[in-house]
Amino acid sequence: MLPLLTAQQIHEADAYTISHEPVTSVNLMERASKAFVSRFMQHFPDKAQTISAYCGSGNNGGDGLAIARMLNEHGYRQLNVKVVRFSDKATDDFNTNLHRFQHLSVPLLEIEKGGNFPPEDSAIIIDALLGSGLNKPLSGDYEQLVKHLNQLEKTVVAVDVPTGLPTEGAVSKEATILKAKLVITFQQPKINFLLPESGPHMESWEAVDIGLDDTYLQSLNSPYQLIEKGDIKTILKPRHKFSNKGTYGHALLVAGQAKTMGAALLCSSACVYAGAGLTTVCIPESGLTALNSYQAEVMAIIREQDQLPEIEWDKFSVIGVGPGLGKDDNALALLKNILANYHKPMIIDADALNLLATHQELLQQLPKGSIVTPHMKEFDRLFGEHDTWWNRLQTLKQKAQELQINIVLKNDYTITGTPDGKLYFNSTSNAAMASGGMGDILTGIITALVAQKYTPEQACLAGVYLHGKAGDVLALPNQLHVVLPGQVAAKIPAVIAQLTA
Ligand SMILES: NC(=O)C1=CN([C@@H]2O[C@H](COP(=O)(O)OP(=O)(O)OC[C@H]3O[C@@H](n4cnc5c(N)ncnc54)[C@H](OP(=O)(O)O)[C@@H]3O)[C@@H](O)[C@H]2O)[C@@H](O)CC1
Ligand SMILES: Nc1ncnc2c1ncn2[C@@H]1O[C@H](COP(=O)(O)OP(=O)(O)O)[C@@H](O)[C@H]1O
Ligand SMILES: [K+]
Repeated sequence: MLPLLTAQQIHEADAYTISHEPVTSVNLMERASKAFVSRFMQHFPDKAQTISAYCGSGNNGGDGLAIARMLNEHGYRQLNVKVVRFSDKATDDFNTNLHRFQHLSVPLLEIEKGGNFPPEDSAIIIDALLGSGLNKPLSGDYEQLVKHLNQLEKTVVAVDVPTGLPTEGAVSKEATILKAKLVITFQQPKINFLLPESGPHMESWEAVDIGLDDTYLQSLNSPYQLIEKGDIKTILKPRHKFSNKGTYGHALLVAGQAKTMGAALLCSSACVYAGAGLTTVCIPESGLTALNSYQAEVMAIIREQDQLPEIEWDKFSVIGVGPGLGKDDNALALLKNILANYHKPMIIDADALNLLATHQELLQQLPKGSIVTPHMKEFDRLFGEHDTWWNRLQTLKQKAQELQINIVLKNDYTITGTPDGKLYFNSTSNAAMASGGMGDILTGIITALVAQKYTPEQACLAGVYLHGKAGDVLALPNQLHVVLPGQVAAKIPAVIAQLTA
């Protein structure tokens, strides 16, 4: 798990590493710049490319100068540096790097306050104006320069953070931010890189290790964590030789209506592929033929219009409710019936979430440890409108604690909020998965994992990871634009096999 730190914490981690490793501040900058350069050279190996490095007079600018010096040493010859003197202050490490630069034959130009901007002929811009030290929105000269650079539409590679993007906290829609094609960031992605508002300002990011003290990073006990492959490998359990279907639980899914039966088929099918010992789905009779031909392994409980089905509650290790269920009075009566009779953690998705949104009192009846899986709109219907993702994140944290449930906020980097106030960002999945029914698959997977006695928290983290990984394995090698939910479900066993090998 990679702790995601705020700018202030990163600053403290820098200081701790400097005094405890020990390493001088300027040598830590040297290390960071070296890590940047090595990644930059993988992306831009052509040494004849024209490059301009724009440097502020803080430590981000210090990095920019060190990076330009190193690229020159590596034989990049079409290189120039523009030092921006919009502030009267300069950090010591910036000054040291400026001094180290001065004997080089690389052109260096200073841009003064209120001055005109020089013409820009380079194809690549290295953005080392401002980094994690940003403490207010850009204005004045900085804003003018960034607007000017943005309209040039060059290939911008940002050092650590795109200039003007706050590392955490709300991102204003009006903010001026230097648009990066690639951000090579130090040690860890910044929290805002994982939220949709960064989308218009950066195409991709890559984190490079600069050797900050790991024990110290972990000791900060950040509420924000990035889930990595190793975490999921630790969670997943092997299957035992003398096990049988009873070992892996009996999942019940309550889903589907005449016109949205596909959702019931998809989630119950995913539940089978994700390894539930037995899967039963509660559907209207109109879906039975489709169920039996789509996924023969799934059993059915038929529910009649206006009549609650007979359910032997004790038979089921877990219940998942909602995909394609509808929001009518029958669906509401069914949900209330489940909440009144079933007292183990359950999974609530889709229409059942919308019913909870309109009948908020039911939220309090969710058994502790239950899992809700809203996408952004469902989340806001449940917990109120949010105008920024940062605010939504804070509500997510607060509601998961208050209701003692797990909230899986589906997104590119899906975020799971847990009852202990942690927020786990997922690192798999891709845009080819933006296709109707994909959420139903996730519900089936998480339900299957709870059936197999994973804790609700483990089921969320592993379920979201496996779901996204299956989508990645299917889409990324051939750059597919779309993968279908059913394909994702069928890929789950292979993905689990890879992780448990
Ligand atoms: N040893 C280390 O610590 C390491 C650090 N590293 C590098 O340091 C970077 C952070 O450097 P930094 O803290 O010097 O801040 P930086 O982003 O250069 O900004 C400079 C100053 O600008 C100002 N300012 C803020 N907002 C503003 C605005 N809107 N408009 C105008 N001015 C504004 C503000 O000063 P103020 O004006 O508030 O006094 C701020 O202090 C980090 O991203 C990484 O690249 C790596 O080398 C690894 C080792
Ligand atoms: N652009 C994207 N990048 C990564 N994952 C995505 C993207 N779009 C959708 N997904 C994933 O696909 C699923 C969609 O869920 P949801 O919106 O509930 O779909 P549906 O309601 O159609 O079943 C979520 O798990 C989400 O994380
Ligand atoms: K920058």
